Amino acid sequence: MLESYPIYINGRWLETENKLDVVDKFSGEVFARVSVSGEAEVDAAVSAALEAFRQSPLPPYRRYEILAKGSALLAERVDELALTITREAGKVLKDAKTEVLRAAQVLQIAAEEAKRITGEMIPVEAAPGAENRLAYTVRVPIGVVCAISPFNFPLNLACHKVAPALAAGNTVVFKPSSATPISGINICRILEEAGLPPGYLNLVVGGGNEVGDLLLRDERIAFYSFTGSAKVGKRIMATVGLRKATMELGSNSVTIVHKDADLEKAAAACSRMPFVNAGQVCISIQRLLVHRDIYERFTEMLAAKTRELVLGNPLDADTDLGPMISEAEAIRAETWVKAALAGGATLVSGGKRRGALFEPTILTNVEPEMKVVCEEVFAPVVSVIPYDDFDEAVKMTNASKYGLQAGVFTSSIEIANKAARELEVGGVIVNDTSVYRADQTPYGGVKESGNGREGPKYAIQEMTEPKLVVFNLDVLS
Ligand SMILES: NC(=O)C1=CN([C@@H]2O[C@H](COP(=O)(O)OP(=O)(O)OC[C@H]3O[C@@H](n4cnc5c(N)ncnc54)[C@H](O)[C@@H]3O)[C@@H](O)[C@H]2O)C=CC1
Ligand SMILES: O=C(O)[C@H](O)CS(=O)(=O)O
Repeated sequence: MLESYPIYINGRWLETENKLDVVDKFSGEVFARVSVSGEAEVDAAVSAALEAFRQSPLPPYRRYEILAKGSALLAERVDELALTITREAGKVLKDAKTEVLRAAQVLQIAAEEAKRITGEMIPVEAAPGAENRLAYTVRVPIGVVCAISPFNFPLNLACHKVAPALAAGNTVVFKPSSATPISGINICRILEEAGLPPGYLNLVVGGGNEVGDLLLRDERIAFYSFTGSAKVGKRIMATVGLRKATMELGSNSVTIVHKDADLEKAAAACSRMPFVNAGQVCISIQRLLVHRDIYERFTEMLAAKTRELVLGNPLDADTDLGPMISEAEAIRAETWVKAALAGGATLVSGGKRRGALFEPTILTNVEPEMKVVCEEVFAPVVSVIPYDDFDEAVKMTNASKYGLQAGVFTSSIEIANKAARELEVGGVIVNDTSVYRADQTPYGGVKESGNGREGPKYAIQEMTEPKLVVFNLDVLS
């Protein structure tokens, strides 16, 4: 008997006629069925969120208590929540556990931020004629937030949207990826158990073109918090008009290894990070730029370490990377690698596919116009590219249409500073890879990597409006 999961609207768990199968991404077995939302359910979810927002805003201390309790519940249930992530997303169990613990952190940080939302004093009296005025801003919640999340971090990226939205005093309609809906359902269950009253968080499930589109067209929604592909991000921006949105989109991130770097440390990090979650991480190292003086040696070190990685069942303790989200996605990655090889690239390791399992793959002799270089590969594939001087590495990084994060390994403060100043990305990580992220940091990109920032403190800024208040003290006195 398959486990059946309902949707969640106005504090009620609802079964619908239409069901979605959830597949174990390693075995291919259908292990659960989830109710799909139609037009009526989307309408009811938005109505419930709007009603809760207008009728009974939660005071900050209650938001704190609920999110902090939610954080504790996540941490207590790490094993069961991680198992769900492994089954529905194919992520190796040890990384799935890390994801759950990070999600607990996100809720805790958001809880703390709920108590610190402030406006500012405005020195209006500095303007001639305004000597007897007093002005300040208060940050007010924006209204109903629509959270739309991708498959690759189904719990943590959902928490990065839902937790700051609630912390800011908003209410939420949440649509998880259809490939990984159960982690989204789990976060609703946990927040309900933590004391979140009906209507504040509502969950709808369904395809992007159906349920997603209904959400985009509902004018009662004030804000869209989206993580996913640039293609869908552009569509959202084109549809929502003047309403606000943050877009966390894709990338073909660079990590640079300069000639003065600690090569052992750089090789250890760069041999694992392009392959975490089978490369399905938006800040994954896709282009590894290596100074020509150390290029051959570094590529050999990288290849030797990469060959030690274990590809297989994500439930096994010694597996380093599991399946991609679907066989279709693995076939797409394989096609891109084959096209690069046909165009003159060299296969250093990997390259083979078995179903949705794709070997950790290193390419050299690639060209800028190859898809594995200029598009987001979102697969366990890294291209190692030589450069002669650091300016060239900066130029290659900035030639991308994306700009999410970049890493640079160097022992030179001058090079590190140049990277920090000149790389056109949302974050520069010195002596670590582009994949570094701590959940309290501002996180987001430039160019086609999106707009706005996540990280609870920064997401709360995005999801609140500064309302100006001016007192004319002449009249009051
Ligand atoms: N910058 C960041 O923080 C991150 C970005 N990503 C990006 O996400 C992508 C991979 O995730 P996917 O789930 O395949 O992305 P996707 O863009 O296909 O889907 C993301 C979400 O959007 C929904 N959606 C699809 N079409 C829609 C529409 N017309 N209207 C409204 N919603 C719609 C999907 O159902 C899903 O919930 C990659 O491009 C990756 O780089 C992933 C994680 C983090
Ligand atoms: O880069 C991504 O895909 C996500 O932002 C990963 S993480 O922040 O959850 O590590």
